[in-house]
Amino acid sequence: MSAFEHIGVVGAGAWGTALANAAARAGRNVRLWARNADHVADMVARHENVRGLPGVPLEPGVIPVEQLADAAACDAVLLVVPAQVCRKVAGELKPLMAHRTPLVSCAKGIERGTLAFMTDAIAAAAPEVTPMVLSGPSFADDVARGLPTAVTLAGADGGMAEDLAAALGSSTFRLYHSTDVRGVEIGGAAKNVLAIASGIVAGRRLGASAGAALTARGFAELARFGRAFGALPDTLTGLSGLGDLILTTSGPQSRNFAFGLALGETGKAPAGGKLAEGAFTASALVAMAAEREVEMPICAAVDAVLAGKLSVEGAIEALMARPQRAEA
Ligand SMILES: NC(=O)C1=CN([C@@H]2O[C@H](COP(=O)(O)OP(=O)(O)OC[C@H]3O[C@@H](n4cnc5c(N)ncnc54)[C@H](OP(=O)(O)O)[C@@H]3O)[C@@H](O)[C@H]2O)C=CC1
Ligand SMILES: O=C(CO)COP(=O)(O)O
Repeated sequence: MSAFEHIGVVGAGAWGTALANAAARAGRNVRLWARNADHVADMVARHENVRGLPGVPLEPGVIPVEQLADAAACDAVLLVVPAQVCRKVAGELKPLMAHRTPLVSCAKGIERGTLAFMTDAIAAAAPEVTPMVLSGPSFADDVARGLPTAVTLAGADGGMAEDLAAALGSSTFRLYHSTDVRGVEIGGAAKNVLAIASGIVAGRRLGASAGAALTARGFAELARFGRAFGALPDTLTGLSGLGDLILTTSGPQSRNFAFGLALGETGKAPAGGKLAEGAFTASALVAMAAEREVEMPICAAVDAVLAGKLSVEGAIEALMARPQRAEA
């Protein structure tokens, strides 16, 4: 029997629902928590999360719960809320979770203001839990439907990460394990900002060549940033780095790409709509890069456009006019 029989999923949006289904398919008992009682009642009644991920039935092993304590009492907890509220929700979980229980960050972003990575925000808010990170190329809809997907689960305790990866894995959801927590969380945060840039390129009809150049030079930025923060090379070229960058820069199924597409077409950042984490993370990423003197011109351009300091045209011109340099 696995040490991780019961899995709590905190956050019943698209990704939380997909991960709940994946864990249930792996044979786990899953408690899926949503903050709104009506939302929970609706999921129970329909066996579907119409609000979070419409069109995909909940697996029978997924039990929607109203009390945060019911999810927090599980053997491992997946934290699947937007990056900017992870610290707050981890603080709410703190008194409800047993010591050393894994609390797995499934969000992709960096906290604005504090410039904290997600596992650091979790560790600060709930020092007794074991922070981990799950990331990789995985659209919620694909995972929820049981299409083949591979991601990475990283924890400082490699044995615990390996055991939890085994408990969550199935014939359609494959988890690699790692101890490079920082590297895995950097890939997910940076690729969202770069996906916005790719969407802008598509929205401005700049062509497939420009799109490929952006992905390659974007990866150079992601890898430079990762190296400056101690990420391992294999992580940067792995699922959570290059893998997720390829996925999210390839088309509008990515919400970050779709956000950039609308920005490129209209010159204005779309208001409301689906969560595009890169729009929140861009300024934090660029500030952290500046602190360590890491050059990230594409990410800086996205940040400047979002802040209204640069037009899309101005950003493209500035990127193309950068001094000639050796490729690195
Ligand atoms: N969707 C995807 O394909 C993937 C997403 N991710 C990452 O997962 C994270 C979540 O994304 P996703 O699930 O898609 O986003 P959604 O917008 O679909 O869902 C977010 C969920 O978080 C809940 N929530 C928001 N604020 C709070 C809060 N203060 N307290 C408690 N719950 C809250 C929302 O509740 P309510 O509905 O009540 O507003 C909602 O259920 C993001 O960081 C994203 O980058 C990672 C991989 C794939
Ligand atoms: O992270 C994701 C896929 O790995 C989802 O990307 P979006 O948030 O851009 O849709």
